[in-house]
Amino acid sequence: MNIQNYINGSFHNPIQNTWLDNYNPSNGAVYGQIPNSSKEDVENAYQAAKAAFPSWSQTTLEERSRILIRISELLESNLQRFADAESKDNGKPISLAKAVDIPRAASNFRFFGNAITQFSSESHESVGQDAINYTLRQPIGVVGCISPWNLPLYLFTWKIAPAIAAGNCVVAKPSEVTPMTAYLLGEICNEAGLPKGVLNIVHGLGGSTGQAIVEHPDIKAISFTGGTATGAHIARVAAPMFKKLSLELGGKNPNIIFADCDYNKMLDTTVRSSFANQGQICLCGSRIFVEASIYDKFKTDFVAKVKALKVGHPSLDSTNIGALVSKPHLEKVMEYIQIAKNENGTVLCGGKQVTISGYENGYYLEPTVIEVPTDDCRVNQEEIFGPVVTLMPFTTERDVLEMANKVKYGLSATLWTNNLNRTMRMTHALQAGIVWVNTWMMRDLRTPFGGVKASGVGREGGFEALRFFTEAKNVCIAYN
Ligand SMILES: NC(=O)C1=CN([C@@H]2O[C@H](COP(=O)(O)OP(=O)(O)OC[C@H]3O[C@@H](n4cnc5c(N)ncnc54)[C@H](O)[C@@H]3O)[C@@H](O)[C@H]2O)C=CC1
Ligand SMILES: O=C(O)/C=C/C=C(\O)C(=O)O
Repeated sequence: MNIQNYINGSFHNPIQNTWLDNYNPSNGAVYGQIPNSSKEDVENAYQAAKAAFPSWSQTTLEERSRILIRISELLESNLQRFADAESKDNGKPISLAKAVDIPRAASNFRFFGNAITQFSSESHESVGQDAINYTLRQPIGVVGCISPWNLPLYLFTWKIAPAIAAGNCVVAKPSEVTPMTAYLLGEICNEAGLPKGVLNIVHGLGGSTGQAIVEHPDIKAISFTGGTATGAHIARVAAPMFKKLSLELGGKNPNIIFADCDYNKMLDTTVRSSFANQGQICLCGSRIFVEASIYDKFKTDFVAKVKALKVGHPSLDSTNIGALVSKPHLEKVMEYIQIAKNENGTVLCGGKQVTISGYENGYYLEPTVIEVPTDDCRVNQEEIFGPVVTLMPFTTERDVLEMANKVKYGLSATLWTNNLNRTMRMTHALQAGIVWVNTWMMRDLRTPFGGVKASGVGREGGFEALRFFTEAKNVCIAYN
């Protein structure tokens, strides 16, 4: 199936008529083509957004809210269609797309449709100076949203929904690896009555289409989720133009397990935090540190549970681990398994590509657990972003904290303990934007979401996102 750009409320081929192949990771076959959009396509999208802005930015909050909630409802009523499309494009189990990705995309629209009606700004009375200050929160204008392939519609809408709720118009680009559900979203937006030009979706490669969005002098803010190297590049391009930037980048998140935790809950959740979505979530706990007194027991129990995970075709209900997103990505992850071996890591389970009868060219990999001799090896320091976790024992709180923080990333951390004082000490000291205690990936969309260090700058979520997508203007009125 071929897809098109969504510009000014209608669907268009790319101006230069150049196309990219779109692959189905479950069987390695090309199943359609997507626009390889040029600067001119991005310019057209920008012009449509610019033309829509005066009216959209003046549309009442109630009307914006109504349209966003309508989009949410339409996503819900098209759940199966969107879940099937997401799974085919990305390789993830349909069951996961149906339970997580598409419901969350719908929640993003519903959440920001409601949030915008509650968003308010501050006022400050300058007592003794006969003056009052109030702060306007005005939409920025045309903004750019660029999203990755791991949670395609989930993350695409996590940016678009607050951007348009706040009164901006958007030029958005999904990953060229997983463009399908973003394409389908265009139809839903029209059906929901989103005015033409408020959302424009251009497809294409990061280095050309994405770069054209970032370089555009009049696209005033960029919200990006993806790899740290790409984020650094975007920051270099955008900084001289003083664009507002929100960068949600990679992670190498510690999962720290103390002996006093609720063991069974920890074990089940750790399987999930390691391998959900084939380990392709920036929040996955890819470095597992276990207190020495329960290390051997954990190792045995964890490996047994991981071995029981079923790698299979994404359409089967029995599948726990679907296909990785692309051949290059599979190769990258497998290279890391080789690096681990070279670094004297022990592969406790997994490590091999899986061939599924009838889908021999699909990108399947066994969930892999590697026991590492030291925390500073490459597999423990670099983001792999696949179904691979490392395992190491620790003896003291101080040691594990040092290892947890000794990576360039700082996105999330998970802590398993029932000791309140330790929880307080550790949560304060962990270098991360998000810390989960005795849980993982429990999301409340009102909370600030983002990382420190090489995991990015800025926060998404709740009013943080609405603040990002607005400019604060203070007005000071003197009276007497
Ligand atoms: N959520 C996350 O934290 C993600 C992390 N990654 C990490 O990054 C690694 C590389 O994956 P990629 O697919 O290459 O991610 P990427 O960072 O290149 O892609 C993310 C998005 O950025 C766009 N993009 C790429 N170059 C751009 C540029 N110069 N200007 C504007 N937009 C650009 C892409 O087209 C895509 O839409 C992965 O192996 C993984 O380690 C990848 C995807 C998501
Ligand atoms: O739940 C969220 O808001 C985000 C989840 C995951 C990512 O941002 C990611 O994997 O990049």
